Amino acid sequence: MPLPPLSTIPPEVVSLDDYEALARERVEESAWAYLSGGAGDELTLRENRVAFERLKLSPRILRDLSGANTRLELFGRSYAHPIFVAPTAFHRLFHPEGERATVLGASVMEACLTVSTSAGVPLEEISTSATVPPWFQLYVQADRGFTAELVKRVEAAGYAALVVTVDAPLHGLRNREQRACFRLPPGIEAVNLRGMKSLPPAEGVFGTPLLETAPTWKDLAWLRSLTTLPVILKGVLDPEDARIAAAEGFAGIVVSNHGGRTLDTVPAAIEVLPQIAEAVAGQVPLLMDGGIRRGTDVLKALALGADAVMVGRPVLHGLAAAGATGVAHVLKILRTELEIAMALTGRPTLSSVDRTVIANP
Ligand SMILES: Cc1cc2nc3c(=O)[nH]c(=O)nc-3n(C[C@H](O)[C@H](O)[C@H](O)COP(=O)(O)O)c2cc1C
Ligand SMILES: CC(C)CC(=O)C(=O)O
Repeated sequence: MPLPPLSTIPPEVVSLDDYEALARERVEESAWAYLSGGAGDELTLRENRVAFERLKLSPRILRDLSGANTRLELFGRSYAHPIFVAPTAFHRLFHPEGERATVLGASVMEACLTVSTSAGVPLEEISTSATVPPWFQLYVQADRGFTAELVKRVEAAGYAALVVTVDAPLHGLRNREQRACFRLPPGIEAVNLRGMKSLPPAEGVFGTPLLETAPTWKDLAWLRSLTTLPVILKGVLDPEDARIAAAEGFAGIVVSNHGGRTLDTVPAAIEVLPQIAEAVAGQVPLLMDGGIRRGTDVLKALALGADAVMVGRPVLHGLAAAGATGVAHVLKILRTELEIAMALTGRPTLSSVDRTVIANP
């Protein structure tokens, strides 16, 4: 699929917030509630932004910026920059090509895409189109046999890592989504889960098969034994959990509150990141997501202990607004903003970014 020219995007669209406004005009009301909404009163959703806004940067002058670059090594691979695409479900809600367009846009910007368990396109098709080997986000399913087969498919399709999401054994109560009566439209489904034995429908929460089959640390150890891929835990917010994850031998951690979509009133990921960095003390790489909308946010996350960041909703805004071109443009804006922020804080490389980038750390 050829990438349409950037000229299809109005010239006044210059920031990720501009993309959000453009996407809003193009996405049906209830799908917009699914994309944008958070759990409960959306306090955590809001906090993910507010916490970044509170942090201030300290500019540095007259430093040597020659040879500046954003390269990093992660899990034995080299990446051009630390802006990764977070796993998000059902891209075909936002563009007819769905994940086929997303992977193309990410590839143009040399960005690593994490493909959701609930993607609407076969996982093999997505990885075939990627120039950077993608990561696969896994929800451990009640049908463990199916889960094991899925991991084998992911390995065979050339994925570079497994990101196991552990903060959502059940859906958060997303009132905005409920009020909008969001339902998946016909024709959009989690195609990679076809053939799986699903749980019988149940009333309530406690005492239902959903909780009886929810994964535990033991299941995660089993999962690690199935694969040679690096296994990364996504959805860690508590320093003690981070310490356990590092001690158990997980390859990495994504500090995340699922974009404020699971448990409301938990802290912003950027707020707990320093404590988690302290708890794991460099034993494993850390990623973070939630609320990244500017290159300055990326820099703040790197300063507070992240090796890389993930971006969720803005990529879907780009996709809804302009397909693959929109995805590429969103990532380009963010990457350019990061480079400017690094230059103006006197940091030519990611390894030169430390806590002193933050004013009054
Ligand atoms: C529409 C939508 C769907 C999502 N689907 C998934 C998913 O399938 N698996 C997952 O681990 N996280 C999922 N997430 C959470 C993201 O991976 C990520 O944690 C979050 O979007 C980051 O916050 P941000 O949107 O502010 O960047 C989803 C988020 C959104 C907005
Ligand atoms: C299919 C859902 C479980 C995807 C998800 O994690 C989300 O919507 O936040």
